[in-house]
Amino acid sequence: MRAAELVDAGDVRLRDVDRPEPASDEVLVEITDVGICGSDLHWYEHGRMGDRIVEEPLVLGHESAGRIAEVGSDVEGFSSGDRVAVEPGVPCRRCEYCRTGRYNLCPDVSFMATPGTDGAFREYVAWPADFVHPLPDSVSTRDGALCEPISVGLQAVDRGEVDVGDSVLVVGAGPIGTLAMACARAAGASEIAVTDIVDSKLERARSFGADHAIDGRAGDVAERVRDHLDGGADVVIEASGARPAVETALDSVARDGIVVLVGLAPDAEVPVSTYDLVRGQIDVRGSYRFANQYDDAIALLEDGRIDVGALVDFADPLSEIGEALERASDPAILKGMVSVGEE
Ligand SMILES: NC(=O)c1ccc[n+]([C@@H]2O[C@H](COP(=O)([O-])OP(=O)(O)OC[C@H]3O[C@@H](n4cnc5c(N)ncnc54)[C@H](O)[C@@H]3O)[C@@H](O)[C@H]2O)c1
Ligand SMILES: C[C@@H](O)[C@H](N)C(=O)O
Repeated sequence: MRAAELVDAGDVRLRDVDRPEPASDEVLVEITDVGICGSDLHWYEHGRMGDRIVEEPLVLGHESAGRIAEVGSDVEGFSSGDRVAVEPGVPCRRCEYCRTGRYNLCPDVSFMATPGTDGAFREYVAWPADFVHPLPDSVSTRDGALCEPISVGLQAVDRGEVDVGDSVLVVGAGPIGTLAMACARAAGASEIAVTDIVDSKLERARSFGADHAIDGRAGDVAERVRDHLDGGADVVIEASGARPAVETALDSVARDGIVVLVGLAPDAEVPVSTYDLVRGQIDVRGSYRFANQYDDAIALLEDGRIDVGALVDFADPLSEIGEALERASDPAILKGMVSVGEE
């Protein structure tokens, strides 16, 4: 089968490799669609993430869906041809976090497209059947692949305890911020503001349903948030990882509000006034990946409550993976995808 392997920074090669055999508890998925995530671009551009370095060829891509091609001997409930979304992180299932349903925090998780665990820019993936989710007829595999970033949005909204009538500020209108916004709306948020520093992202946020799209380059964002959202946002979801954006998030929350940090910024240390946090009774929380969110993501797609297709700017074939990764690096692109098997 063909697999796109990252061999060095900026160097991804299409190679013929052995097709995997599913273990008894696995299914073999013929991959059809894979989203390109910012972390794929980071690995591609730098060949490393913090202290994790790509030393062996690594297949990128962790937002994937496809069709069942083979079923392991102990697996029940799947048949060849079933269309499925593949959840990319398989935890140990034994630790305290796994046993209490918080498997996103498992220290021994194998997560696709990180050193040691190949991702989905390849024709077939053998994957544990309990981390593979059937798609209803009305949900395409292209949309199903994007259950992954939707799940990140759902986790953020859960962490923010977004409820009916809440006002929400989303900082950063990339795919994660945009989907977090859609998930917040689905959870009942009544008024949503979004801020970004790229015009096209602000326009896309508006067309995706933001009530207020605030240009982060033009003056005091927090003040404008307070004007629009009656004194501040009940919940702020930071989805950029940029230092000034984190400051905006902390400054824009209403009293008794919750700030959810989703953006990953290894070097974004920001000064925090603990005095303001205490007096405002503010919760600041991290939100990491997702746990048990895929079923809800699929339900939102099935109900038509998230038009995830509107996020997608292009879908290139696997044979053009290098060009696809380059195209996706353009800041105006919201979501690029790779179609596997369609040449
Ligand atoms: N916590 C998690 O589990 C998790 C999962 C996926 C992604 N992430 C992280 O979430 C962040 C968002 O992911 P993405 O794929 O949407 O990234 P992205 O880079 O596509 O989007 C980030 C957006 O933030 C905007 N931005 C930059 N500086 C800003 C500022 N000062 N004010 C307002 N907006 C600003 C950018 O213009 C861009 O539109 C990244 O840091 C990513 O690493 C975290
Ligand atoms: C969760 C996933 O989308 C994220 N990019 C990560 O690697 O953690």
